[in-house]
Amino acid sequence: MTDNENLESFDLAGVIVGETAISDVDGAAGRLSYRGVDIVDLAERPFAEVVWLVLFGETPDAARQAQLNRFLCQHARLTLEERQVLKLLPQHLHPMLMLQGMVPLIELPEAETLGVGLDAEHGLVIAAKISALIAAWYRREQGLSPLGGGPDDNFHQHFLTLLHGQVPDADAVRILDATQILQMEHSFNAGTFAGRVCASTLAPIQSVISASIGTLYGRLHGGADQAALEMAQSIGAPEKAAAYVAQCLAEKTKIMGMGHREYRTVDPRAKLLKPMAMNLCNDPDSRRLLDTLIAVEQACQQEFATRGKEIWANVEFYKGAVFHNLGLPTHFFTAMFAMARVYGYIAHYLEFSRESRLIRPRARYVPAREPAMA
Ligand SMILES: CC(=O)SCCNC(=O)CCNC(=O)[C@H](O)C(C)(C)COP(=O)(O)OP(=O)(O)OC[C@H]1O[C@@H](n2cnc3c(N)ncnc32)[C@H](O)[C@@H]1OP(=O)(O)O
Ligand SMILES: O=C([O-])CC(=O)C(=O)O
Repeated sequence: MTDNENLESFDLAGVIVGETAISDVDGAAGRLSYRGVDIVDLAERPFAEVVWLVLFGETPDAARQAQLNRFLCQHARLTLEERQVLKLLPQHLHPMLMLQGMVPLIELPEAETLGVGLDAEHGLVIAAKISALIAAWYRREQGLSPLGGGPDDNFHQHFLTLLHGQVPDADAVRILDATQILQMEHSFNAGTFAGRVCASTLAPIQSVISASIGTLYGRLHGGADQAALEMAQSIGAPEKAAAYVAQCLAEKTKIMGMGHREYRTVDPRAKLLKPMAMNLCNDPDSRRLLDTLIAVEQACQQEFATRGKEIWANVEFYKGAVFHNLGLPTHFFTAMFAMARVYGYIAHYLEFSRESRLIRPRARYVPAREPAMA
């Protein structure tokens, strides 16, 4: 227990609240590593390898990777009961609200088969089910039934098949692998920290993941991906970007996808996602979106420079342009983020549960000046 009675921070900025061996965010240098390996290297590795590394701190051999891919594909289907519950949900519920509500309802196995411990296995089942829930929700919006099968040797190939109803080309799978690897883990971000608070009460993993997903949804955190691309769509053209930025700053409105609590230079993930987006955005519509984003970034940096400050794009800024090219609608971007970040949540759950203590800060009581009710 901290014995400094006067310690105060309303937003915990810069306050160390725990230790982790899962990832390191070096905000000054603009570097991010998972288990000591730089994400620049990890972005090119097979997805299952990075999942295993993040979860268990070891590089898996080819047999383990194949086993994990099969496991995830096999669990990426919904039971009859899960489909029935899904059908009862309001038609226009945002995919993130659907996920937050559905995760605690997922049926989890009583025995393990992977030999990694029951909590880890439950986490992986939830991760697989999230992919099936996203695909089913996407198809429901189009009046289509969820699909049950597909190739089972590559998880993202399987997911894109469930989503679009046809086996994707190898490039699409590779792009999805890299994007999901880049957003898999990020130390004590708000969503992960919310999960740690939840886990500190000894709540089970499905409650923890649900709490994290609810926290990820907000526009200052994971929801900025949808908001950033919708911003570019509503600006409409690169020539209009400077006026938009000037107006936001005059009205003290945040520009989505810009700025970060930890990075004092460009977010290393944005640095990788921008050239990926540039390679992909070839048709006139996506090119205009991307050019608008680039113009917003430049205008933002120029405006901040006139105030003697710096601002940089974060992971959310160019990611949408990549997802847009994979045929994903904007309102599914944050759910895709959750589908990747869930491995980070599981890893933190496993790490934190080993030595958990109840997280419970303190508030200063400030009585209201007027009585709340007569
Ligand atoms: C996966 C992720 O969660 S990445 C982050 C995703 N979120 C976004 O992209 C939303 C837009 N960005 C933001 O709101 C912020 O940059 C945050 C919340 C991410 C980080 O914020 P903080 O560390 O709290 O910085 P804070 O909000 O105090 O900003 C510092 C200064 O920069 C300004 N600033 C920071 N980001 C932005 C922005 N995106 N647009 C305009 N001004 C900004 C603030 O207005 C503030 O100015 P001031 O000193 O004159 O008051
Ligand atoms: O760490 C943060 O505050 C936000 C972030 O970039 C992430 O969760 O990926």
